[in-house]
Amino acid sequence: MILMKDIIREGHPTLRAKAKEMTFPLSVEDQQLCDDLLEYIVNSQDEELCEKYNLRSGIGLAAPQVNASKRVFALHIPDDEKPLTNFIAINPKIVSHSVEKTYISSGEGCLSVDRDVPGYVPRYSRITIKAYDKEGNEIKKRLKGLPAIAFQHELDHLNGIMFYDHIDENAPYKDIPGAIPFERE
Ligand SMILES: CC(C)(C)[C@H](NC(=O)Nc1cc(F)cc(F)c1)C(=O)N(CC(=O)NO)CC1CCCC1
Ligand SMILES: [Zn+2]
Repeated sequence: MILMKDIIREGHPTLRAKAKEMTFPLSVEDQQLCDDLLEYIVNSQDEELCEKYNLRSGIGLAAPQVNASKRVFALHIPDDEKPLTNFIAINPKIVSHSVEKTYISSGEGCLSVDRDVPGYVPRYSRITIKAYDKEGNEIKKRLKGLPAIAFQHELDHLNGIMFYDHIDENAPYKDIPGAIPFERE
């Protein structure tokens, strides 16, 4: 199982690399990688396991964050108006998106960043995505809200982009024209 020690932190070059596409059929180790990413996220949302293994609770994890420069990430967002659970996205793409933007009003964080970086991170409010599952079947989904934000955050990791790359450091809370904030409870 993935533990915090396996999650690389900012400064590690793999977080700035462009990850490689996965090929089908997946090798046994690639299948294991997909399962491990999802297992971490699900484990990290379990109070006991979180405590027992000292995990930082998360909703998404991308392969580069465990030093595997491959185009796959996992999302598990159970308590959402439209839950997105046990989701493994292989070779993911955004095929279309709203003009409208959103941002998490309290800003973003990252399992690979051990510090607070204040500021709004602009994201598309709604996206249509394409990805493949472990069996190589094509998945198409329309996402909004936190699932849409998280998908964009994880896709950035596959392209070596960190959330704070999107923050205007001279005006971190600059208004994002037309954007509708995502209010965390
Ligand atoms: C880094 C951490 C703060 C743990 C973050 N969790 C998170 O944002 N949870 C959250 C946000 C909400 F808006 C409402 C809510 F109910 C729970 C997270 O898992 N990630 C995953 C990560 O680092 N992937 O690489 C960062 C998030 C930033 C935007 C979405 C994912
Ligand atoms: Zn992250």
